[in-house]
Amino acid sequence: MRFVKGHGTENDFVIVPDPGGSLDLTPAMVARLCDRRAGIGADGVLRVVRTKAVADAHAVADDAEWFMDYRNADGSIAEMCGNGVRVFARYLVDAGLAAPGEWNIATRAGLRRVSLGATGDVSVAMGAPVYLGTGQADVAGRTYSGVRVSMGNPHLACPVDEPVATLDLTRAPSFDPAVFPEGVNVELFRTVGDRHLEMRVYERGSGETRSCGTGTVATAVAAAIDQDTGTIPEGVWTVDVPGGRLTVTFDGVTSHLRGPAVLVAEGDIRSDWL
Ligand SMILES: N[C@@H](CCC[C@H](N)C(=O)O)C(=O)O
Repeated sequence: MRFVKGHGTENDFVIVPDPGGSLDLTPAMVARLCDRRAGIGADGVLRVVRTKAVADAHAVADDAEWFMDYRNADGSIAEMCGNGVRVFARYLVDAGLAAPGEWNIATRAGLRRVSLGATGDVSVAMGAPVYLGTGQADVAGRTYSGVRVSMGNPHLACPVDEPVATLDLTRAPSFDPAVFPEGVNVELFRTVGDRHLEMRVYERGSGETRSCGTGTVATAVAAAIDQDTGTIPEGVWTVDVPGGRLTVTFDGVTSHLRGPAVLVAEGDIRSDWL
């Protein structure tokens, strides 16, 4: 089985091309691939499959040729991955499966429109964030309050006063399962300048990662939103994460995420190992 390894601001992925949809990618296989000592190592897996080969995605086959089957490192399925979809797009162009330009990728959260050249940054229209009110989570013995946002997947973005590098994110957050029945990705962020944030994240299904695209947009939402009206003013936000820098733009209709997407290696996965 072929694979490509890539990352977006150090949120890293094993990319598995499966155009015909013949691969039965089990949770155990995903966890083995993502194992950083015994496997290739990654925050998640991106299976690259034609929409026509995916029963659930047939309906959108005219609008998107490719479906991003995203899995977290523990083998669980997530609806969306903002860095993943950017790396997925870079892979398609690099492999000659799509031309540079603007086109849709199908995800479990719906279509996402990417924009990219032959090299360089990748932008994606992430959809209108859904503001769900406030919420809380406990992380390493501290309670953090923040804003609940759906980016297709669930987030809780919490402002803090101290530099995020000083925070303890070694343990999984705990939260009220009645508020977050599907689990939640927890972002802790601090304002460091005018529309400029720094953020760390503990991802559902992957642990602390060095970046999270959906979490980056959710964080900018939490910083920008008027909580009384649910309005997100138009504007451009810079979000620094441990793995680099991402830009979020709100245009009054949707949100856009822009940043690097890099392919670093490719090879064969031994079938006798997997
Ligand atoms: N790193 C991703 C998000 C991946 C999914 C997330 N862990 C979840 O379970 O919702 C991103 O860049 O958005």
